[in-house]
Amino acid sequence: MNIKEMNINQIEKLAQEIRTQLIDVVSKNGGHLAPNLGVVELTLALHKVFDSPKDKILFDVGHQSYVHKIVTGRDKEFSTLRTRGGVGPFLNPEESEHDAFISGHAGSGLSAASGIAAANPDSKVIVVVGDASIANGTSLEALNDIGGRFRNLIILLNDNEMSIGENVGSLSRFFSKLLVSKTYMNLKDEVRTLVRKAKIGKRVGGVLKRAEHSVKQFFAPMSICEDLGFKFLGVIDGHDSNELIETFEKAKIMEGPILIHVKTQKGKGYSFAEKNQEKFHGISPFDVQTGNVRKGSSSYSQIFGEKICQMGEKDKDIYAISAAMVKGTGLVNFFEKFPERSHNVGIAEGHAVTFAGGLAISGKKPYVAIYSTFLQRAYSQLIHDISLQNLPVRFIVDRAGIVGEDGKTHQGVYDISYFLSIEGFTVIAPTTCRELEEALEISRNHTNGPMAIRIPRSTCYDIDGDKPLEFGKWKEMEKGKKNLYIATGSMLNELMVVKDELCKRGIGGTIVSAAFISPLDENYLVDNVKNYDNIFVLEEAYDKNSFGTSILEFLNDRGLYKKVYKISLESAKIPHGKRDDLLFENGLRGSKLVDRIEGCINANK
Ligand SMILES: Cc1ncc(C[n+]2csc(CCOP(=O)(O)OP(=O)(O)O)c2C)c(N)n1
Ligand SMILES: CC(=O)[C@@H](O)[C@H](O)COP(=O)(O)O
Ligand SMILES: [Mg+2]
Repeated sequence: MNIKEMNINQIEKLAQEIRTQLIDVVSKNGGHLAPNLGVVELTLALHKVFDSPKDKILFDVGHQSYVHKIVTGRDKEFSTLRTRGGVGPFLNPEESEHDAFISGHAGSGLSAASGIAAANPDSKVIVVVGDASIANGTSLEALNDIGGRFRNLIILLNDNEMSIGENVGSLSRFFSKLLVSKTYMNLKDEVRTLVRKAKIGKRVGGVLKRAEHSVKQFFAPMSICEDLGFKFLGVIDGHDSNELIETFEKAKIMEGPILIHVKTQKGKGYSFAEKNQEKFHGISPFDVQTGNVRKGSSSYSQIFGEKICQMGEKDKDIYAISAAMVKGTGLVNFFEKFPERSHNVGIAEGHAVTFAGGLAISGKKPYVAIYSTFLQRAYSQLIHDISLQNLPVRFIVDRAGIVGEDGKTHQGVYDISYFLSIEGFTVIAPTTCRELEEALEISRNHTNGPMAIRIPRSTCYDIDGDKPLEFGKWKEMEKGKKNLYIATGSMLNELMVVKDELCKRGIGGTIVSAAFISPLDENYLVDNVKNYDNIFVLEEAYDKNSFGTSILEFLNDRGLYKKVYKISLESAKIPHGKRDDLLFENGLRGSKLVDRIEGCINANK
């Protein structure tokens, strides 16, 4: 039955069925469970009142758009969520006409929605924004622009008092204050009614008006919204379908921009997610009965987290900075042990970078741990605030390479390209866990400019008897003829796995472990490339302005004309699916990697 024809009982029943479906599918495929459990009633009420796709419904980040997907024609395929070719993790206009704009990064919702509102004056445009994402710099720029304009725009502040973990910052405190505004609304209405009904002398009316004024002063935060040019409705119970529908009906006939403050509970309806909202924000497959996730081996993020704690113990100048990803980047222990040297700046990557610049210029040793995809947001700060002053800020670029199920908005495929385009960065992609620890040791006393250490979203890999990492030096792991394989980061492991197959096919060669992407090991190249017919450069990154490109340019500049094959990602738009499958599909793993290398050699014969 169409949701528009449902009565409140039917909607409430549907909400429960959808909750069961969410828990079932996410327990199998992994995904953003708690955010979606929190917006079930809210999303159903939106679709009851508004007419998608004529009216445009957007979700900032879009990690909470599963219910929207289910009620807009993707119910049957929902079991394929986040799998290759299946329903995607975020909003995607290529997936459905009901997805008004792509999403995945926090803070783009308000800007996109206001643009859509400007272009579609006959449609209502509704954008759902979380209490953490609304404090993002881009959101604030948009709010500044939206206030007092965009009559068809409705902003739904989904306030669950959580980011992925604890929500931080003064704006988050401001929104908590707004919670009192329900009392304020009632009070204000009562005072207004009194003034209207009283029909009494000016004097009493004046007193009541002043009373209204002081109530307003007392509950100032809400009045600020009105002063900023937004009609304010709230605070609404985000799990009360009746109240939601009534409010949305009201908003539908009002002139905007309207800000509706909805209070929801992250994880609502699944006890484990209600109790541990951070764990269930984004979770890998789990057991529905116990809420337990299968324990895996250590990740590179964990190794970073352990090492930075050891280093922070000895070196009191070490600071750790996170942009709302404390757990994901492995920084939980450091934040607990050294709160005075830990800064979670919220979803504010640009600010995180420049803040670290401020620490570095004051002689501190900042470590900024940010996912590769989110650091894209701070490209300008990397240039203007870090590179131009050659500041020794250390960047731990997490989730570098293919991340998997989070898909094209989250793949960390651009960081090598952007770091190599900025002057002065040392760029390291450790090939093993031990090299990550060694790179971190090197970084501690590296004062000659900024440094980026990129780590993949994968479990640890180590090689017995591997030689220690030296600044700017590559290592030969295997000696062979004709072909020179230079592998950085995660690609060393991929190469080692297929080396026997390469030999079997008669295309074995020398294998070089190249953690240093910049500076290149120029001496190694000059001394060795002449001995080989083919040079293969392997990296889990986008092909343009890549490690391979920089080797190619270097050899060309030196007149060392060799055939260099870039074994990298030919497209940066990598869809969602399992990381290993995507590596395979893109010719960076297993037999596809071997075929690709063989194909390069055959094509050049
Ligand atoms: C630019 C950017 N930085 C970081 C993230 C990672 N991230 C995804 S959701 C999220 C928290 C969002 O909190 P909120 O907006 O309150 O939504 P909720 O999950 O609580 O519904 C973060 C930090 C992101 N998607 N985009
Ligand atoms: C929606 C979002 O941006 C994050 O929740 C992200 O999905 C986290 O990724 P990890 O699971 O790799 O930490
Ligand atoms: Mg939130």
